[in-house]
Amino acid sequence: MAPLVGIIMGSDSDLPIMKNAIAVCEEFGIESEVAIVSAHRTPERMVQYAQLAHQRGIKVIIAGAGGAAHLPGMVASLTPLPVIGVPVPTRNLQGVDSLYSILQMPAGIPVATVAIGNAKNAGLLAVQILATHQPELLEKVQQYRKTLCESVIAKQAKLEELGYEQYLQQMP
Ligand SMILES: Nc1c(C(=O)O)ncn1[C@@H]1O[C@H](COP(=O)(O)O)[C@@H](O)[C@H]1O
Repeated sequence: MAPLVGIIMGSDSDLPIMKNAIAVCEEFGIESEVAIVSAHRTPERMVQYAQLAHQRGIKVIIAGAGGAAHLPGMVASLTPLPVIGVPVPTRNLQGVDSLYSILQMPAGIPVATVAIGNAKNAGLLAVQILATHQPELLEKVQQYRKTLCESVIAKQAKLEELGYEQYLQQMP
């Protein structure tokens, strides 16, 4: 099946973070493609990727980059598809540089930016966008939310049972 989500990143060094977006797509049974595309290092490849993605059937692009993270914004400027930006954490500035680079887009060219390093939420947002037109997927999103809720309730029951000191000890 043709991929619906394009997951791109500025460097292979972003993969340890971006793998969480890939995992969410897999979990929800959504076909995704993964590519290293850099506005800085492979500018022509980036233009080509962004301009052709919608013609190849991609519906949402997730773009992760660190530091001077121009990739998500530049891709957004070249595609009619929704772009979700993932600010990748950095050594010197802890990813605040990535966050600001991705977040502060001028009016007209939005990038839906998730929290620093939170590629999981980028994956979930992509799934939810696709789910607006896929009732079965929408049902899976509802089920996922239910599981989240149940896990919090189970934690509460255990906290009450053990007390907070013992609870802390058994935490990973
Ligand atoms: N921010 C960008 C872009 C871009 O925005 O086009 N291309 C690469 N990078 C970022 O540079 C960081 C270091 O990359 P290397 O580890 O390859 O030196 C990565 O986080 C990448 O996303």
